[in-house]
Amino acid sequence: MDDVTTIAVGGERPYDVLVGRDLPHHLPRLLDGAARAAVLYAPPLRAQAEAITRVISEAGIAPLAIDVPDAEAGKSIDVAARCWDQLGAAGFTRTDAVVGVGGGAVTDLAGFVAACWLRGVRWIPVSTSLLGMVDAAVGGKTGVNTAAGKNLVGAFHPPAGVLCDLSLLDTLPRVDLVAGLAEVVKCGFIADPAILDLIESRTPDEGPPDEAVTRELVERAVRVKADVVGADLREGGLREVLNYGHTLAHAIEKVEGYSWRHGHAVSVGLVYAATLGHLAGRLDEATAKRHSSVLAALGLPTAYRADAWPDLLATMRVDKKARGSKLRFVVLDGIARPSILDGPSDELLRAAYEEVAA
Ligand SMILES: NC(=O)c1ccc[n+]([C@@H]2O[C@H](COP(=O)([O-])OP(=O)(O)OC[C@H]3O[C@@H](n4cnc5c(N)ncnc54)[C@H](O)[C@@H]3O)[C@@H](O)[C@H]2O)c1
Ligand SMILES: O=C(O)C(=O)C[C@@H](O)[C@H](O)[C@H](O)COP(=O)(O)O
Ligand SMILES: [Zn+2]
Repeated sequence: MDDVTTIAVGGERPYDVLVGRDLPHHLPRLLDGAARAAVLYAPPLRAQAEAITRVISEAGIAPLAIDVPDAEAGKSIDVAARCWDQLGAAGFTRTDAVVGVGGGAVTDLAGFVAACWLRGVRWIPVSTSLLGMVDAAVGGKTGVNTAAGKNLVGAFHPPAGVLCDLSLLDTLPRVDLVAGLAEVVKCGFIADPAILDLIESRTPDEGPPDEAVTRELVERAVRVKADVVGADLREGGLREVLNYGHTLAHAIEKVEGYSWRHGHAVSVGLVYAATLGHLAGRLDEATAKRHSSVLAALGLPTAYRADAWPDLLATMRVDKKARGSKLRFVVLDGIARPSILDGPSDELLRAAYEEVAA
């Protein structure tokens, strides 16, 4: 019997997240009724995508392999348009489906392609990165970047199911595994402090967590996300907590021309948000400092260029949580007590940046 953990995501279109090893044989069930399935993948995941394509084909579903540029280069409206051209040429109908095989960038793109094709067809992320498994593949936020910033065009379009196949992590570069831990740490601070205890119980020279620890971290983080998105798919309120650390993170990514990994930017953004919460009188100093200590111990960055502040502030103004000319930040009132800081002054924002300015 498979050793698979099933985590249910509720809401108007419920689905399951499966966590385990060697999961592709679950795809035919999720694709039941489809005559065709597009498989979007980036070149580093070609072999894994070919394996998925074979499973789909053996189930009697016609696969359409579509290779897209790797990482953030794939998250563009031009790439999405090329995918739609291929779906059109292959005659994709509303019962057909899209499968995204890759990290968060490819699954964000695949979900967006599916959300817009015929105004919404079924899609399934087969997540291959730690960050994708714990975050991007779950929750139905899909989208692409624009010239003005990160994820500025997109749709809420929940998947039919999510495969978090831990065997795929065997080839994930260590730097990307560590980057994914930033989102896991985020979940620890906003909702599940046992995650922080588990990470802190390990010494830095133990290196990245082994598979058993990784699996526990994945399952805990997915449960945090599933609870939130099951209650608030469209970010009417509660879901904003998942954006902890992201206001600055997305600005760093844009200023860097998307050459920084999302997880690295989130790491700096978490330290910034913690400091902001502390300076605003919401968060105690020890908990704020715990952010930089746990992230640095994992080998994640906690600082960014001091001279970038004007560009970062300008970019943060198009953050999706902003309302009119007011910036809004997720901060903590304590561990697992996220809340909103509405309209902080430019002086406070600048003062918090001193903590991360290198
Ligand atoms: N939709 C959401 O809710 C959500 C949540 C978090 C992050 N995101 C998005 O996810 C993206 C970041 O995801 P990411 O960290 O996975 O980055 P990524 O998708 O860019 O992948 C990072 C690198 O790892 C490679 N890779 C992935 N899996 C691999 C494997 N098994 N073996 C070898 N190489 C592998 C990729 O090809 C890429 O080069 C960002 O665009 C971010 O905005 C979305
Ligand atoms: O799922 C969410 O909601 C999140 O905010 C999770 C984030 O980790 C993720 O990076 C997300 O893509 C950011 O969303 P955005 O709405 O700020 O683009
Ligand atoms: Zn994120």
